Amino acid sequence: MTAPAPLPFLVIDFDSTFTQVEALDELADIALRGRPEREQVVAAIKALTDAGMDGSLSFSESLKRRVALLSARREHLDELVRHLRTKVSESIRRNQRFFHEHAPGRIYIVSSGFREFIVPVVAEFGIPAEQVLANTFTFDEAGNITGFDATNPLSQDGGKIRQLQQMGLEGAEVYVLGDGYTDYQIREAGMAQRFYAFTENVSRPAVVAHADKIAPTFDEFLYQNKLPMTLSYPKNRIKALLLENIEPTAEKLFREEGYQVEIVPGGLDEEELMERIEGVSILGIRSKTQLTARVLERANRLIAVGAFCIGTNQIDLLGCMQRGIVAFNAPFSNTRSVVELTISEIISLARRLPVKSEKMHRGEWDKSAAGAFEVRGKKLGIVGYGNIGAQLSVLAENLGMQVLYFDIAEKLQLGNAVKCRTLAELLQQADVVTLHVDGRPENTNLIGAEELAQMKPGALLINNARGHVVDVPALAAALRSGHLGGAAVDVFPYEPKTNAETFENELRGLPNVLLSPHIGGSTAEAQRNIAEFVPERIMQYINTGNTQQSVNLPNLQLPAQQAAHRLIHIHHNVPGVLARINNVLAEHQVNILGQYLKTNEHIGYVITDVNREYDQDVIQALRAVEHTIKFRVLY
Ligand SMILES: NC(=O)C1=CN([C@@H]2O[C@H](COP(=O)(O)OP(=O)(O)OC[C@H]3O[C@@H](n4cnc5c(N)ncnc54)[C@H](O)[C@@H]3O)[C@@H](O)[C@H]2O)C=CC1
Ligand SMILES: O=C(O)CCC(=O)C(=O)O
Repeated sequence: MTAPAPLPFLVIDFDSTFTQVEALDELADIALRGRPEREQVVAAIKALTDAGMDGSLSFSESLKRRVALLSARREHLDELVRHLRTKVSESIRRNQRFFHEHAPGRIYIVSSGFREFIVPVVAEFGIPAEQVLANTFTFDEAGNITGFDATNPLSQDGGKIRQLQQMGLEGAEVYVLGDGYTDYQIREAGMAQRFYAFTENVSRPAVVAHADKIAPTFDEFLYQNKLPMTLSYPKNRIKALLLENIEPTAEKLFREEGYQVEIVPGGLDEEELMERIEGVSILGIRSKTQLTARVLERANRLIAVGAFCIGTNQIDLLGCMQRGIVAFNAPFSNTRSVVELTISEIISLARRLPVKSEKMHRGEWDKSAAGAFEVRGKKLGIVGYGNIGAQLSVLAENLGMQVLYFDIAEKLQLGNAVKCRTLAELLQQADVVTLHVDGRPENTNLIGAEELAQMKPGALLINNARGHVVDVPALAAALRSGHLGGAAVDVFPYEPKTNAETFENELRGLPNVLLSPHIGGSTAEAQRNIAEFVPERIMQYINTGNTQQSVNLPNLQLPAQQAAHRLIHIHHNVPGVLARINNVLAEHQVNILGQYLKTNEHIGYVITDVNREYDQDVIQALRAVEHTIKFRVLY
């Protein structure tokens, strides 16, 4: 590893910075367990903490009043320490190695908290007790906390400034990292060159406003200062753009991971997306947004695309692959929802419910059996026997239907379903034809005038696949002429971008036609499943390089992480690239601990785990390997 830039003296606050919580709040919570006044007292202590932190109450007054409310004893401190060890800020815990290597003589905790709990917590990070400058409690003989040593400068207003003066760091480069006003005051008093507002746990506007720099995580602090860090890139710099009303769980998961998230409720057209895509690392879309080659040209930071749905025809998958951008979808998360909708449509159309309902709304009572039939014993023709088609097959047989199917790929025949050798064979026999093919361009107008003419008179057609699969004017003509008995259509060649846009289509107003606004997968269950599934895949890819279930990169499942650096290399699949990568590593005496390669006809995806010690030159050399598409160091 190249020598890190010299580390300035680093002064770190403890409460809400080194740990996620305010220790005195937590101590009160522990000490008052089982007491009726617990909630009230803890709330009062929290309010006093905040007032002291944002500068609206003098610090000494805040501390005095808080300690007076505590009712804590010496033995509560042990429990507090155990608790605080679980509450160390995520990004600080992640960089524990940095602390161990750099703490001695360099990293100080300067806190208005108390040494009794700070020293044992930070010791695990290699920060020696003498580098912890904090208050101390006073106790009575029975072990009750009675107050604090009021002569300690840190118990007084402006205490951190005085403490810094006593440390004798004048003339040295000092950076302060904290979340409170008192941390900023060190910088204001000229005792430090920079104040970093640490906002991972709490962001106080009055403090952030004064900061020289914002550090949403400790990784960001290290990154900005070119210091060695556990991650290769701070997560807070990863921006996700989520379009088309993706269920909020996705936003929550990405935020919890530390990413920035931007939400757009509707879809974006090509021009709009071209304007928004710059700087975006993760793009989340559903079926409407087209991720085209033109958009990809502007996608300067894109790492991953999530199709929060099944279909991926809206994504230029090849273009993504050639740029080393991974794409994931949710292949099973809404399967059941589409199947249930389809079952409901088969029965509704068979009973001419759209016509009956429409008449009732107009006040017409038309009680008759004309044109209505049971689905039991009828032939259901499923075109596309994939996940949806196959599951529908099972449910339809349970309703007593005879299932026929046609698929261009060889498929496992479920139950008593009968395979048709051609589409025509299926169309000629089925009472109900339902489409569940994918949206590949070759499926455009799969069902046109000719195919409709092959269907039985009075037969029903359902399209819950993709709009372009059916020639809509031809379908409208077949319905108008009475050749078809009805249709249910959920997907259209052009779909409104938002709910505010009017829906225009030739099928509007035709009898026994059920129209739905692309809601096959729009159930609470499906959307929730998708919003968990896709972010998990994306985050796993970003964190480990795992491409399992990606729809465009070679699928590589990785063994458990080992103590190593992981290098991710995506390259054009031409002979000799792997050899060149390994030559670079050998030339720099880098030891390979594990290497995993998967290729497809276009690209190669190789993950190399190497031992920890390597030079930055290696990285430059690997980036320069001919035919490299993307290279990143994972950790
Ligand atoms: N309406 C909605 O809200 C939803 C629509 N969908 C659509 O449903 C499609 C199917 O979904 P899954 O079953 O999960 O996909 P899948 O990939 O498991 O199945 C698609 C099947 O269609 C077959 N196929 C493709 N072209 C064909 C052709 N011309 N003739 C016969 N078979 C053909 C494939 O071989 C495959 O077996 C998705 O690609 C998506 O476009 C999916 C979910 C929700
Ligand atoms: O819910 C959506 O936006 C799209 C559903 C769909 O068509 C799919 O999953 O492929």
